[in-house]
Amino acid sequence: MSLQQKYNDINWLTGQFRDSRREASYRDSIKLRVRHDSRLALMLVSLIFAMFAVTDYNLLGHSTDFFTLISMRAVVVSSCVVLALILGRVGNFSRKPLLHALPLWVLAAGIISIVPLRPESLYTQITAVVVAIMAFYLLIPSLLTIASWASGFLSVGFIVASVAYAEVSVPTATRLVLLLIMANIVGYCALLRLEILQRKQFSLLNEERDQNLALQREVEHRKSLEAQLRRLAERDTLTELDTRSHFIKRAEALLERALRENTAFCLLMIDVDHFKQINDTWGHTRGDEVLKQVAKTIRQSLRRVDVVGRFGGEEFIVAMPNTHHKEAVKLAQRLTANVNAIELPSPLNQVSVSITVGIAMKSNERSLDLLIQRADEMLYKGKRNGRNRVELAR
Ligand SMILES: Nc1nc2c(ncn2[C@@H]2O[C@H](COP(=O)(O)OP(=O)(O)OP(=O)(O)O)[C@@H](O)[C@H]2O)c(=O)[nH]1
Repeated sequence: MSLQQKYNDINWLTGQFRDSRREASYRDSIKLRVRHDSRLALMLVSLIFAMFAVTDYNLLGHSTDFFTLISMRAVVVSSCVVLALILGRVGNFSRKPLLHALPLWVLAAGIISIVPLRPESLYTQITAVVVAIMAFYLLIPSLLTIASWASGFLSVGFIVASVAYAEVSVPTATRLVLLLIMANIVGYCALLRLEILQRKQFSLLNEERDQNLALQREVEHRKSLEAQLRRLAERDTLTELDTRSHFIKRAEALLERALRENTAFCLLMIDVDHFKQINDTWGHTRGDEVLKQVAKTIRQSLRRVDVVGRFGGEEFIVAMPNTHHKEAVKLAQRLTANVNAIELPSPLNQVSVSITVGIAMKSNERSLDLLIQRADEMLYKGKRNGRNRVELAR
């Protein structure tokens, strides 16, 4: 038996989950309904019990017996109504089983006590007892154990009272015992079946809810993986700038818009000077530190509208929408100055970092590939001309 099956296992005799935590959670789930239904059923049963006062009057008239009987009915009915009201407010089925049992015992005691008061109407009372047993099992929502104890008390009490006060013969008493045993068996089996079915339904609903939850968690996990993958595809892990492919996508959109709206557009290719030397002297890890600092300086030196990407290795690329070549040159010069001013932490503080920038503008080339090619040519022109400078394509 798997753990789940063990958890959902139901006792075939009591109709309850064998696992006490499972049973408690089931009862907790039905507490509102049980409270409401118990209150309603108790009120109804009390009303019917009270209505029998009419038959009492028909039989006994204005007699002392009638007043004794009516007083007893009033006590039973008012106790049941009070208990029904208390149940409606505080009767948590799982925590107060005794409170749920009490109205049944009061009703049973009331029914039994009619026998000594009206022994002549025993046969009508037998019918009432059978109906009451059925009501205990099927109408008043309670636990099978509570219902069966109360019905047992009613049956035994009624038989004892019948023998003691109605002077029934042995064969009649035997028939009565058999009849009440039968009523109890029918009621018990019906409620047992109901309890088991309800718990099975509860287990199925819970299983479905658990599966839905697991599915929801899986969907969320996949979504977060997707977001992670997207971030990885779009963000360069070392510099946190756009990756080359993501940059191209964004730059193409910007260029397209600039062409459509006939606005200025410039492209910058940036390369760190003598970076191989930095790597060779300080090692790759420190070289990475320098790249990170340069990338951060580039990002901070530019405007929010400019799109910056890592083109590869120690090469960066910038798309500048709405930017004329003069402005682009000014921005690039500010950039080189800011990179020159980078203060690296010890021991890299002896390294002086510089970049060379090549600029191409939309008016010369109208496709991103050609703009990149042109800016690259300007970059290598800048390298040839001594590095740490800006070259603009004319
Ligand atoms: N630390 C580090 N080094 C890198 C990375 N990508 C590329 N490089 C190194 O960058 C160096 C680029 O060297 P070169 O292309 O010869 O250029 P350079 O030394 O910068 O010389 P110029 O560009 O001519 O000024 C190579 O040594 C690459 O190994 C990286 O992600 N981290």
